[in-house]
Amino acid sequence: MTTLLEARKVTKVYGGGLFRRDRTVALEDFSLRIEPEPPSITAIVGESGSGKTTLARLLLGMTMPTAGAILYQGKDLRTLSRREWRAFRRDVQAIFQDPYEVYNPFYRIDHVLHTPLKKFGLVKSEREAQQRIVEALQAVGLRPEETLGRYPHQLSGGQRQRVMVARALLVRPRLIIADEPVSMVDASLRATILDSLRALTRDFGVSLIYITHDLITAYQISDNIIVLYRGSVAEAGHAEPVVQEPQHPYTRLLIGSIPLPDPDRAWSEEQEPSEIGRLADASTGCTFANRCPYAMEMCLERHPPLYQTERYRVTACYLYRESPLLASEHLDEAFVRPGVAGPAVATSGAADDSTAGA
Ligand SMILES: Nc1ncnc2c1ncn2[C@@H]1O[C@H](COP(=O)(O)OP(=O)(O)OP(=O)(O)O)[C@@H](O)[C@H]1O
Repeated sequence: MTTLLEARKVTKVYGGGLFRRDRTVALEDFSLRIEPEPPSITAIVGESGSGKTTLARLLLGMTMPTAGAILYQGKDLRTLSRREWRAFRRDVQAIFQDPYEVYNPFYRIDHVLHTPLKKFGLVKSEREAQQRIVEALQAVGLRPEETLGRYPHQLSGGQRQRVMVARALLVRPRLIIADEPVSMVDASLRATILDSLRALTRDFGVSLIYITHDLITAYQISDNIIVLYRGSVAEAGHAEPVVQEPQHPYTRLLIGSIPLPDPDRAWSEEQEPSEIGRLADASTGCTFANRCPYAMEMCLERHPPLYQTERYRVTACYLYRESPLLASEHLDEAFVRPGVAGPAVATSGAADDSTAGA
């Protein structure tokens, strides 16, 4: 079974040459494989500037990596033929944070929805197109009669966002990459949209990469979570333990910033970095050291590798250096595969190398 989409040891650097000081490493040595079966939901979580949008753009072929490669069905995006590129465009759909940019203000909403159906030859008649569009709009909680015939500026930001989700549903892709797809809608609609995305995985076998700064929705919707910090994986694995018992000091901080009425939480606010952490300059050692209350000497020397702390999770932190290493390109070996392994085994304790990749 060929991997549907893969990021293989991808690094993206913006600005300057490799040796310039003004360059930004937006993503470093990142690997991820999305298999065609079983359909899965993977959340990429991180604060502003952690590299989430850069990753989405790379996976969609909108920008090319500085090092490493993005592969669609085993082939580097840079070498796809026209026909393969077309298949890629259909199989991998995007939903963006600010959908206004992707609308042409002179066309009615209908145009946005008809175009992919026509482009990919998905319907045989106008009547079938209309029916598919109505179903897709209803699936995201929009009333077709109040949406069709309107121009983009006549809809709210949240409505435009939902039209984008409906558009992605219409094409029936194999993977949707959704960058903050619910950032502009209120809580009740958020649940509707997340439900429709989840239904897509369940009913149509579409996988989802859900990119967000919001750990709670990531937890609600995903099988596995990747926590990014300044372009590197801080922690990853089965969503439940990552959120319920975070290991990396940065994940703990993210969880702590969620306003939950729990007086027992030890990390309700950002703690001061350790004495050693204060000395860190983030360009050589661990990128989180200058904010980390547990930073040690070794954290200033080299960015930590991934330690497989449990069967279904990895943490890039020297606090867990007793655990076995997992090479970054095998990150997904620490992922729960829906329908293959359940939560009961996911929190079972120390890593067992013999089962990795099962
Ligand atoms: N085109 C660009 N040119 C230069 N630097 C860039 C460019 N795009 C992103 N960056 C930088 O790369 C880093 C990662 O940015 P990115 O937009 O991927 O983060 P993000 O996690 O999506 O943030 P947000 O949640 O605010 O959208 C940031 O430091 C950003 O300033």
